[in-house]
Amino acid sequence: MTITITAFERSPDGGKGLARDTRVRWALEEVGQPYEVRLVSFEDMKAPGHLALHPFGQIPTYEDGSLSLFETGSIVFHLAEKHAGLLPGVPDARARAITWMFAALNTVEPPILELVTARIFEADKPWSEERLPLVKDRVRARLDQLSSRLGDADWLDGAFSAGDLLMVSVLLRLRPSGLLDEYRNLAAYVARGEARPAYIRAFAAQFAINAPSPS
Ligand SMILES: N[C@@H](CCC(=O)N[C@@H](CSCc1ccc([N+](=O)[O-])cc1)C(=O)NCC(=O)O)C(=O)O
Repeated sequence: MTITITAFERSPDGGKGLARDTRVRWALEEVGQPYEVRLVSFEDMKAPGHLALHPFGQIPTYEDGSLSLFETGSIVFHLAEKHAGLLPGVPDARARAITWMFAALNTVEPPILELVTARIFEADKPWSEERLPLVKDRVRARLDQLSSRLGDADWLDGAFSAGDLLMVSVLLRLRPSGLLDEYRNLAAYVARGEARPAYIRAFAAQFAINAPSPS
């Protein structure tokens, strides 16, 4: 059966790969699974057909035969369970890699999303100037801890895993803020993720759809 994912008809980021379909594309490329993409508009996402796949009217979704999933982390985990390449075979190492998947989405990403919200959606609020430094410091607190744990290792726990795929993807959301570059080892970690052939293919595929058309 053909795997089909959904993605923005036109991503607001203009092809920077920050929308979450890029994470699923990356995982599919890492495990060598071909896939098709159904592009959806904002209107499509709120229509009954899509809501049947995604109760919150978002992208990405994942369909493979009779199975349909939503939640990027869940889709990546499903692919990692089903195919080699994203989780170690040794049970303890596999469990630790899954821990890093949750850490990326549950511990590191929330303050980063708060910063994205503060910078993009709250910049015009009268209290924004007072709030932004507090939000940035909450992100720095997490990055300090992650940076200390990673040290100069290539990946978070031995070989590259789905935990790294999600952690690199989460840290990429930081790039527009400049905060990532305050941590030499985290910036290098993200660059290692971006240098992976699977990521390069995933990024190119979404860029082909979302790149700004030449004026
Ligand atoms: N928890 C869900 C969250 C999914 C989600 O946030 N989807 C977003 C797109 S990825 C988030 C995103 C959007 C835009 C950019 N950007 O830079 O332009 C980056 C990331 C969406 O569908 N938004 C439309 C809506 O909610 O109506 C998951 O991880 O799959």
